[in-house]
Amino acid sequence: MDRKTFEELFAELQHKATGDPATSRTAELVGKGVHAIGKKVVEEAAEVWMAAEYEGADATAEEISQLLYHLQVMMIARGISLDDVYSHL
Ligand SMILES: N=c1c2ncn([C@@H]3O[C@H](COP(=O)(O)OP(=O)(O)OP(=O)(O)O)[C@@H](O)[C@H]3O)c2ncn1[C@@H]1O[C@H](COP(=O)(O)O)[C@@H](O)[C@H]1O
Repeated sequence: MDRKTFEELFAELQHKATGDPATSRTAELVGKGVHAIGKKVVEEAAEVWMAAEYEGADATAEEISQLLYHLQVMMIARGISLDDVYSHL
């Protein structure tokens, strides 16, 4: 399995965002913009909720990973850094 931390994924996505939308989901989403990314954030958040209520821990963890991915894509689209977010934690 291709494991990575939250910080490692963010660094990878920053690089991918300026890549080819035909081969990078991240570049495709950033190109579509905040409105399209926002819809994915809401969709993935709902999937986390449903998985937590009706599915197992593994399925829920997978949905959470997809939510975290889309939140990072939103951060990159809006030029928000990890430190910008961490400063509020
Ligand atoms: N971690 C992720 C990741 N999590 C979720 N997703 C995307 O989110 C989708 C999951 O959402 P859905 O279940 O709604 O899938 P879907 O219905 O096909 O999505 P839609 O096309 O309908 O929006 C997946 O199919 C991926 O496209 C991710 N896409 C990429 N990454 C990682 O991001 C990095 C860069 O990826 P690329 O930009 O594609 O190179 C790599 O390390 C990837 O592993």
